[in-house]
Amino acid sequence: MKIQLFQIEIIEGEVEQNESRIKALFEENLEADTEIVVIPEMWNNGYDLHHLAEKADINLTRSLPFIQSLATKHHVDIIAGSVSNKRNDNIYNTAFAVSKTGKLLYQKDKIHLVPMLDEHLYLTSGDEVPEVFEINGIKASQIICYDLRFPEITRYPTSQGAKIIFYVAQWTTKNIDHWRTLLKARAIENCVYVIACNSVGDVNNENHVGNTYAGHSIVIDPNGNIVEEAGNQEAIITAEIDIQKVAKQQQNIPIFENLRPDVYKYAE
Ligand SMILES: NC(=O)CCC(=O)C(=O)O
Repeated sequence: MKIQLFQIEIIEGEVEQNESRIKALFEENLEADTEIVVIPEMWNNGYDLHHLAEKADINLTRSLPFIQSLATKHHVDIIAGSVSNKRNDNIYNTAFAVSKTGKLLYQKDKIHLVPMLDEHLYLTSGDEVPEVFEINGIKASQIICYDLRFPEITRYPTSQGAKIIFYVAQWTTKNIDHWRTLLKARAIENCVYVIACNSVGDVNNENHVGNTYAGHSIVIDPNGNIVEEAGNQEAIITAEIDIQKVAKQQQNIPIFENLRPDVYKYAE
């Protein structure tokens, strides 16, 4: 199965420009037999946090039809990253996915808001764990950036049978080693495919001058091997994955048969 990741710079606060860019990538770079396309976190406004009160989408009324039109026109499933999204007077970082026929397959808000980008000062956190949904006939789930640091967030959908975990991100260069290491760990500890799409470009937040978004979008197989990886510039990754590898790896290392939730605890 062929998957493409669009690793792009998100222009902060410029929804129309970001939409035009994404639309052009589908027109010009989508390969004929690609089944799933993945785009990064917060692709509508980026981290233009000061202006999200006016600029965030409202209940996906703009972003969803935009992505649905791309999915149906190009007949491809889309892991639609995430967008700033207002609901009931709160602004969330909302991930969603759409099928080739334009059906909304999944929608969830980011749970842990990233203090290193001041996200927690402007957005409201979600309180529902990512669940499994089916995309192109495969059980999968979708997780947003900083939520990668909390292994429980990935464990729930993988313990429910997800074979691919998609991560959508605007992860920064300062912690690029964490990005690669944690993604590899999530693939290995769950014996699943990890497919992670990041952005590139400057962090235009006055408290974080000089930092950049790291790129290094990556596809990792259930044994922790890197299938494809981008550098730190705009790029399109095209990867072939063999979903049978998940069952084989889970037979070789039967993590889910050996789980002991009766023993696991947190300190109070
Ligand atoms: N957008 C994010 O959640 C960034 C997370 C990040 O860079 C990190 O180091 O964690």
